[in-house]
Amino acid sequence: MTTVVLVTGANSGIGLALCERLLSQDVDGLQLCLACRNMRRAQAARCALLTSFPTAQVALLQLDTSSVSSVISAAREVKVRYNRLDYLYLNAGIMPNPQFDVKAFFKGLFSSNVITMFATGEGILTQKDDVTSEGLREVFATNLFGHFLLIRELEPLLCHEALTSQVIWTSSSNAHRSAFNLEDIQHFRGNQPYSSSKYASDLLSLALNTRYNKQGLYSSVICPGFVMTSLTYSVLPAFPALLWTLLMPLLWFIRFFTNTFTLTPYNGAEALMWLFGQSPESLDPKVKYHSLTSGLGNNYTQARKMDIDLETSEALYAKLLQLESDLKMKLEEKQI
Ligand SMILES: NC(=O)C1=CN([C@@H]2O[C@H](COP(=O)(O)OP(=O)(O)OC[C@H]3O[C@@H](n4cnc5c(N)ncnc54)[C@H](OP(=O)(O)O)[C@@H]3O)[C@@H](O)[C@H]2O)C=CC1
Ligand SMILES: CC(C)CCC[C@@H](C)[C@H]1CC[C@H]2C3=C(CC[C@]12C)[C@@]1(C)CCC(=O)[C@@H](C)[C@@H]1CC3
Repeated sequence: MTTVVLVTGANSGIGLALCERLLSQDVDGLQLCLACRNMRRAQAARCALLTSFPTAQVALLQLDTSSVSSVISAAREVKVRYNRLDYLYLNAGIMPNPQFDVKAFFKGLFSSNVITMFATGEGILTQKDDVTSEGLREVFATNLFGHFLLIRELEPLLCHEALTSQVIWTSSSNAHRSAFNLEDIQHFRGNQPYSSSKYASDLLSLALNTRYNKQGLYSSVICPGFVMTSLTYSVLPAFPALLWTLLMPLLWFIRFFTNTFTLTPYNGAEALMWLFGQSPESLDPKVKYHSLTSGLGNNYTQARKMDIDLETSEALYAKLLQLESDLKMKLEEKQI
């Protein structure tokens, strides 16, 4: 029996590195499905994977997690292609229009908070969010709600008697309770939609475990650390890629003080790989698994308790269900 793995946002960065690492561990026992928004980049990713692993089974799926209709039709297609799903990696994510607070950064450099600032980006980053054509906040829709809907639609493939499945979220150490508001789950009012969406994914993972463990579905969250990808390059748009490359020795040096500077997508995928090898029943639903890299370049995974509680996770789940039903109703009305 082969293991069926679906990865969202698999055409670049951490998602693509995860696919490479999974295939280098076991080419023949895997059926990989790359669920991507940009199909041109998805084709390129598939070609690159097949060049390194010519016998691999790598399929593509069109999926835009920010769009309810795209998620529903992608899930329909998955149900036609597969009769079960063993791993669902919810990795697609955006941090649009980041605003880097240079003053706060330099102030932070000379404060006792400097390590936390480098590990979490706390206090130095905000974003300007947009609204999707379906009326949702873009960051919320992309990072959280589309994935929630995908799990709900794929329930028959994920919940099987006598078989377990794992849902694994690429969250972040930038997820802060202070950025999240239960009365404004889409973050219409603040300027930290990224942090809010990641905190919401931590809460949702807990709620999923409460609901679905009995049906064999287990959910976990990871943080890949600070990884150089298109997402992080956009934080300093004035810095060309070459400048980042020149800064690498400095970044490697900072790694001696904070092992959260994983820097490469390969290293960032460490906790995603570690979870692949775990029996899901042994995992703690209230911890986040962090990819870490030591000063000497060794990768490892560390579990750290999250600042989440059951009551808030249940309240968020109820709100997501309500939003799902409202949006599906709107979609049906449109189709009539
Ligand atoms: N880099 C870092 O330091 C950290 C990253 N993370 C998280 O890691 C995850 C991967 O990001 P990373 O690899 O860094 O960045 P990348 O920008 O390289 O990857 C993001 C991926 O998400 C996809 N994506 C974006 N929007 C959508 C959408 N609407 N529908 C489907 N796919 C979409 C992108 O595809 P497309 O080609 O279509 O744009 C791309 O494949 C994200 O969730 C991010 O929040 C967490 C902590 C730190
Ligand atoms: C010496 C360097 C030129 C300084 C770089 C400063 C900042 C641009 C980075 C320092 C810590 C980084 C960071 C992130 C973005 C870039 C920094 C602020 C994240 C917020 C990216 C997204 C995440 O999910 C977090 C885990 C990252 C935390 C660290």
